[in-house]
This record gives sequence, C-alpha cells and structure tokens, in this order.
Amino acid sequence: MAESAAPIVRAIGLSKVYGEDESLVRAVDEVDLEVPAGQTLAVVGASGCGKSTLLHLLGGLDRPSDGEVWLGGRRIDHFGERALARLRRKAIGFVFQAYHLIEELTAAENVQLPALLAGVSPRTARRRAVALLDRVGLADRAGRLPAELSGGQRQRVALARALVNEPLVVFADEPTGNLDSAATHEILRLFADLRTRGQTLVLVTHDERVAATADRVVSMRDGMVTGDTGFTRSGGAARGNGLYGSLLSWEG
Ligand SMILES: Nc1ncnc2c1ncn2[C@@H]1O[C@H](COP(=O)(O)OP(=O)(O)OP(=O)(O)O)[C@@H](O)[C@H]1O
Repeated sequence: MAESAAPIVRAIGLSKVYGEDESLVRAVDEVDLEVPAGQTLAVVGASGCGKSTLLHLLGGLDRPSDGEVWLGGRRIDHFGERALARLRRKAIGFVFQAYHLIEELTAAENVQLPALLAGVSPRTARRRAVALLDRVGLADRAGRLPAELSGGQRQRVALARALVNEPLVVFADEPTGNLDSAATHEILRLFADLRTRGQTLVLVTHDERVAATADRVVSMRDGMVTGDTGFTRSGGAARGNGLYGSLLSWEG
C-alpha cells in the first residue's frame, strides 16, 4: 500500500556544523538515512562522532545547518518553534541516558504529563499511565517518586512516558548508559516488546548488546555514516492507531 512506502524517519543530506574557521566542527556531515515503519535502527560510533547530534536533528530538538528531516512523510526541519514543540509532544517519544524525570512528580504523574500537555483528558491520561506502568513491570511503583526508584526502574518510567502519546517513533539516546547489566537486560526486553508491537525505534548506543538487538546498525565517524548493515528484518506491522492518530493531530 502506498502509505507503507513512506519511511517514518528520513534524513536527506543532513548536516550540522558548530563554530567556524579553525574551530569548525562538522558534527553531522551530509547524512542520508531512512527508517521504515516498525524498524529498529541503532546508531553506533566512537564518542564525539555525532550520534547524539544526529538523533537531536531527527527528533526536532535541534536545527540542521543544511539538509532535510522528514517525519511520517512530512518535512519538519523548517517547522516553526511552536509546531516543532507540538510535534515533539504528540508524535515523538524520547528516552535519554539521564532519564529526565520530574523529581517532584510520582512515576504515574511523570508518565501522564506528556498526555496532559497534548490535551488528552486527565482520565484517559491516567488510564494510559496505569497500563504503561503495568507493561514496564512497575504497576506497584506508580505512586513512588523518582528518588525512590532504582536507575533501571527510572528508565522504565521514562520509557512508559515516551510511549504515552502513542508516538510515531521513539528516539533513545544511550538508554542503557547508566544501567547495570540486569537493568540493561530489562530495557532490552522492553525494546524487543516494542519491536513486536511495530513501534519504530531509533537508538544511539555504545553498547554492542543494545546494537545487536536492532534490525539495522549504522556506524558513524566524524559526522559521516561509515557503515550500514541494511535492514536485516522485514518491517513489523505499523500500528494503525498511534501512527495515523499522531499524524493527524500534529497541526491540531
Ligand atoms: N553545542 C555544541 N557546540 C559545539 N560543538 C558541539 C556541540 N554539540 C556537539 N558538538 C560537537 O559535535 C561533535 C559531535 O558530538 P555528539 O555529542 O553528537 O557526539 P556523540 O557521538 O553523541 O558523542 P558521545 O557518544 O560522547 O555522546 C563533537 O565533536 C562535539 O564536540
């Protein structure tokens, strides 16, 4: 079908330059990339090669110096700030190494927050949070503050939060970077579950165990893509609801 042909994430000649003259850094240098619906892409490479910058550009957290970013068939790199913020809130889930949970809010409140900000009713937001915390194995921790949770538990809350608006794509930046191997294993199990459900996922990682779970691994050096396994698994079934619901509501 025509709509399944458009990749969820697409970068064309994507570049980000910092500084100028002698201090000029090509953090991302003319990267072309496509991630079809339902695929998991891992981006690997040495520290400073541009992985996080690439992820930030793809997720609309940062603006490219040159090139194009497309999400769900729409070009987003020249969206205004408000449209970008709305897009991030409704159509993208982010998971960061440092969790970025709000310390004053309980696990359930942290998960609900992006839904409330996206205009979902409190009742629905609460229902989604309960279901997602259950899915990540934390139903019994819903009322705890982040400080009362382990690192692995915090990251599972962050993952539940990333999913609360049924995003088109989840971007994860070193999601296991602060975790021990048991907690890493648990996050990998949840990523595997996401793949089964057809969630498109792009993750940046140093960890070979994490990269090994992806359908495709792209390696970077000096801002450029220097290796690419290509997709090794045919695309999962893209979920109807979240996918098209998110698309339709971007500019709402
Ligand atoms: N705001 C900025 N200003 C100037 N240079 C920057 C900025 N952000 C990143 N850089 C530079 O861009 C390059 C790529 O950085 P980036 O953080 O994307 O790399 P990375 O591969 O994610 O590294 P790490 O694995 O250590 O997180 C580096 O040389 C970095 O110093």
